[in-house]
Amino acid sequence: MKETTGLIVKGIGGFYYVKAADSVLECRARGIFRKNKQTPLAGDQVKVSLPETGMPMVDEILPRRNSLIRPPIANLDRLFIVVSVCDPGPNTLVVDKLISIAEHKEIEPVVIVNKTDLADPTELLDIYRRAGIPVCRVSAGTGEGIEQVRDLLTNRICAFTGNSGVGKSSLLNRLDPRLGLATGDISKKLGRGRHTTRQVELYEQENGGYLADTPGFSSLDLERCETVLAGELAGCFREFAPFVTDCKFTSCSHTGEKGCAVKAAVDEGKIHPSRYRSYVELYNAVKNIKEWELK
Ligand SMILES: Nc1nc2c(ncn2[C@@H]2O[C@H](COP(=O)(O)OP(=O)(O)OP(=O)(O)O)[C@@H](O)[C@H]2O)c(=O)[nH]1
Ligand SMILES: [Zn+2]
Repeated sequence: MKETTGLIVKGIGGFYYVKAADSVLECRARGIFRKNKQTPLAGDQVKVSLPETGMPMVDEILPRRNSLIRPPIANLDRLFIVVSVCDPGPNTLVVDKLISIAEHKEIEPVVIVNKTDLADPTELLDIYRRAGIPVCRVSAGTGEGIEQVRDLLTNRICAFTGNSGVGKSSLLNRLDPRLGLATGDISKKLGRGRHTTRQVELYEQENGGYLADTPGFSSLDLERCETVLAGELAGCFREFAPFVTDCKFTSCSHTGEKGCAVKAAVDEGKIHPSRYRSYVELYNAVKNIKEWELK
C-alpha cells in the first residue's frame, strides 16, 4: 500500500481534505483518533495511506508545533491581529491580550492597523513598532498596504483575529476573493458563526502560504479558550525581555514592586505605557488562576 504525507486544509463531517504533492485527497480518519479523543485539525501534517481500492486514510498526525481550540487550527505560523483606528476605536487591551496568546503559543503576531483612510493611525502604529512587533498600516477600503500583508503570507499558515467590525472579512476578501465573506451589516444579519460549530478551511495562496477563513470566530472565542498564566505573562511581552532580569526581586511581578526594572523602563520611555497598562491589567485578571485549574 502506498503512503504519503500532506497538510489538512479542511475537515468536515468526518472527511478530511489533505493537500499532498499536487492534489487534494479526500480522506477518512482511522477510528483510533476518536478512541484517543484526538481530532485531526486544519493545519495538521498527516500521514495518509492510499489503498488500491477505497478511500485514502489519515493514519497518523505528525507532532504539532501548536494548536488552538477556537478557531480549531494547528501549526499556525502567523496570527494577524486586526485593530481599526476608528469605527470601532482601538481596544489595545484586547490587542495586547491576543498578542500574548500568540507569543505563548509561539505564533508570530502581526498587528494590522485597518481603516487608515478614516483616521490618523500614527499613535497606534507607534505603540507596536516600539514594542518590536511587526505592524502593517492598511485600509481594506482603499487597498493600501494589502500587498505588504500578502507578502507576509508567503509559505506560512496564517489566520486573522480581532474585535467585531474592525474589518477582518473585508481584508480577507481583498487578499483572496474566493472567500466571498459577508461584511458589515450583512454579516450581522447572518449572525455568522454564532450557532454553528464551524470548521476552518485553509486557502492555498500563490506564494505557497495558507490563509484560514476564520471570521466566524471572534477574538472572544480565542481569548476564552486560551489563558496565559501570570508567571508566564511577562515572557509574552517581548519588549520587557531586556529588563526583567534587572528587577530587585527575582520574584518581581512587575506590577508595582520596589526596584522593578520594567516599571523603571516605562518611566524612562523605553516601554510604551499603553503596553505596560495592558500587562498589569492582564496580570491582575489571571494572578489567582493556578495551572491545575486549567486542566
Ligand atoms: N472606511 C473603511 N471601512 C472599512 C474598512 N474595512 C472595513 N470597513 C467597513 O467596516 C465594516 C465592518 O467590516 P467587516 O469586514 O465586516 O468587519 P469584521 O471584522 O469582519 O466584523 P465581524 O464580522 O463583526 O467580526 C464594514 O461596513 C466594512 O465595509 C476600511 O479600511 N475603511
Ligand atoms: Zn519587575
